[in-house]
Amino acid sequence: MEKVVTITDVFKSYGENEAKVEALKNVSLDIEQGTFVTIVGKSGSGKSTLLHVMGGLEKPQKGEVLVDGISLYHLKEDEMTILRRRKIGFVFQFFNLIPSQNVYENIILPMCLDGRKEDKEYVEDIISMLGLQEKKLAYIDELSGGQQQRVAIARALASKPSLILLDEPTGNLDSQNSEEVMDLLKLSQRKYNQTIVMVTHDAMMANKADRVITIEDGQIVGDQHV
Ligand SMILES: Nc1ncnc2c1ncn2[C@@H]1O[C@H](COP(=O)(O)OP(=O)(O)OP(=O)(O)O)[C@@H](O)[C@H]1O
Repeated sequence: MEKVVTITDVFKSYGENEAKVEALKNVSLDIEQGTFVTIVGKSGSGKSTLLHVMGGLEKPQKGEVLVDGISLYHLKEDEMTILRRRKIGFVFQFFNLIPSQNVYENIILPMCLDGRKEDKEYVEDIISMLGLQEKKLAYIDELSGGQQQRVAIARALASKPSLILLDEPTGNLDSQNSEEVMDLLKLSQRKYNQTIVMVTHDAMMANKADRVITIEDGQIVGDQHV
């Protein structure tokens, strides 16, 4: 199967001298297309750092990160921006939605920034899959937390990225909403053969994935195919 992510011997630290923290210690990892991977581990173990490194957001001091065969940190800044927009969808805990735009406009924003026209049929399909039809023209502050989360997911899916990265996407949702979000992600994964990597501290969520990677103190200590 084709590999969407290949991480080889990645080392990432923050700070210097006494304040130095080694967040990732020579981590290597391959992720195959169409897999739903969760990353679990204690607070401070390096989960978010791994996700950020994978998404081209934090350059490691050592090692290589390939997304769809492209070496991320050898790209120029503008090439990286384009690659991120086209190949990677991000969903973070704070959804970064634009309050002055409606739901539909928020969903197609990354494509607009990229000067691309959205695939209307695909976007409509995602909107209906996420149960947002009634809210298409609503503004963000008229939505509940769960609905805002769905808009953030729709936005990440809309440009058909090869890779979707989610950092604690259900962190501020109740358990019913969290389960719904997980089910929707799985539906999308299957329907569009997307690769999903999600950081979570919730073991129940984690075990709904195809593969669970456990990080401890900057190293992968568990890699379980469910
Ligand atoms: N920008 C930064 N500057 C300095 N240290 C950082 C920075 N980002 C992360 N760290 C440190 O690197 C280590 C790994 O952090 P990371 O956020 O990857 O952990 P995590 O497993 O995602 O934690 P959590 O579950 O609490 O979000 C931690 O010790 C953290 O304090």
